[in-house]
Amino acid sequence: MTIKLLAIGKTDNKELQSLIDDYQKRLGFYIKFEFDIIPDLKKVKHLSEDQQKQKEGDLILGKISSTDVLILLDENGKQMDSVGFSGYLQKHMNSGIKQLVFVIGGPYGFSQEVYNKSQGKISLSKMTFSHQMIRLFIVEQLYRGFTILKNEPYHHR
Ligand SMILES: C[S@@+](CC[C@H](N)C(=O)[O-])C[C@H]1O[C@@H](n2cnc3c(N)ncnc32)[C@H](O)[C@@H]1O
Repeated sequence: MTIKLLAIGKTDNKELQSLIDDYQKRLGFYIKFEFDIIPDLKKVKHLSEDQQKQKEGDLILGKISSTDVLILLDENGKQMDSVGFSGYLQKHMNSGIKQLVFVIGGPYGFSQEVYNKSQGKISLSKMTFSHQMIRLFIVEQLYRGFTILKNEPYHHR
């Protein structure tokens, strides 16, 4: 199985990018991982929030193939602890799917079409994080999840 993380807009903050790169590299020891960034929309000032969500949603759905399992990162999604998340990853690997895609929404979240196409929603906290910060949190949790599955001494219960 491949894990893909899909997000909108490059990370301009070098420190944040370097932390993401570090976890992405570590994660690559356990699983084929791809971080795909959809370029920021141009001329967003002329768009309403709904129009922006709609356009971003079309771009997100354009990146999803029919065999992908699409999971949204969403503050109102299912919450679990890190051990639970490692089991969630294992369950997906056991199911024989080709690619598990986690998607981070834009500044206003997801369009209804994206919600309709998704197979699940997970929340990393009840709090709302920026669409930039959440990238680091999910790559760290993915890495942590695999260290738990491999019984490696990163996670302390
Ligand atoms: C600034 S938030 C958007 C908030 C917006 N109110 C909404 O309805 O989703 C940008 C993106 O970051 C991600 N995100 C932010 N906080 C999150 C959390 N606690 N758990 C999971 N994802 C989160 C989601 O993918 C969200 O679409």
